[in-house]
Amino acid sequence: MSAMLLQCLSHTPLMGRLHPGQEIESEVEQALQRLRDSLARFEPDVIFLFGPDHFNGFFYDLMPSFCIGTAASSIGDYGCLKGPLDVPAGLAGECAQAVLDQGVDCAVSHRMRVDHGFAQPLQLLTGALDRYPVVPIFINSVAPPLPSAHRARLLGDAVGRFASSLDRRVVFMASGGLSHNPPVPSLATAPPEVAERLLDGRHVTPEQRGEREARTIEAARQFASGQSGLPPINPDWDHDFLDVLKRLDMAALDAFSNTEITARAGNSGHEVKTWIAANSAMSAATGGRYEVSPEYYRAIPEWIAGFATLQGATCR
Ligand SMILES: O=C(O)CCc1cccc(O)c1O
Ligand SMILES: [Fe+2]
Repeated sequence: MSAMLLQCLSHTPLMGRLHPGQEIESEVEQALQRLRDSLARFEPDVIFLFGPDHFNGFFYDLMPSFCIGTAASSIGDYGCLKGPLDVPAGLAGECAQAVLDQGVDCAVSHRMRVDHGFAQPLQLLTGALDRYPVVPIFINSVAPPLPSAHRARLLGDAVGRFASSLDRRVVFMASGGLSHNPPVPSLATAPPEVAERLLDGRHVTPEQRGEREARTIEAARQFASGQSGLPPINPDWDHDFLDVLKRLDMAALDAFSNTEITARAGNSGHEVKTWIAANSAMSAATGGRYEVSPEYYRAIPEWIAGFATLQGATCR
């Protein structure tokens, strides 16, 4: 019998660098500990991890909406762990074929580069990049034109159907969101040297990477002190979104338009499509027989994050 577990969490490279205060940090730590505990108890055979990228692994010279990695390596940005993930190549390839067979045209990478979007959840929840076999599934969440929430749901649905055929202990994990607006450059407005890095930033120097990270940290400092042009975190929208997931309302997920997500959840709010895909995978894999508990939410400006965790398990 297959067994399924759903775990979703925000990521933020500002964790550990800017400090929202002891109370909030220990709240977050407890929320993460609950995820860690249930993951360890579950003893997964494989994790299907839906994550975004931030112009570290995917660039405008060839930007897919979705991509499954049959091999993947973390670049180690923002001090995250660097090195290979334990990707089961055969299984990842079969997953890609199954997704294509179900009508979702997803790309494949045999050498996927991932950033903190994939590395941080693995590090936070398992202490390593290679503790468990992981199938990394990229969803373009920052580089317009973006895939729709509807397509992210169909991607998740296809992955869930594939996973349910495996007779294994499967985790659907999502890394991203909720509403947030860190400073991410846009190709339309970037000066030439920044545009070049969006087109192909695979060979930036450590100094260039350091400058970029320092800029994000400075932006977060200003955002937290209220002196920033960045749009605020939107707890109302975040709570509505979590509510839809709690109700298992897949049709409501389809109705989120990209215009609405940008306007209400911010430019990086599109990372919620990782949550949409993972929840949809859980729904498909369990035939809708699962329960969702949104376990933690707080708007944390120091981390530029509507920071949330959610778990789902099959009904007994
Ligand atoms: O380096 C970047 O491009 C953005 C870093 C970043 C900051 C806050 C929240 C996030 O989700 C995130 O990814
Ligand atoms: Fe992000």
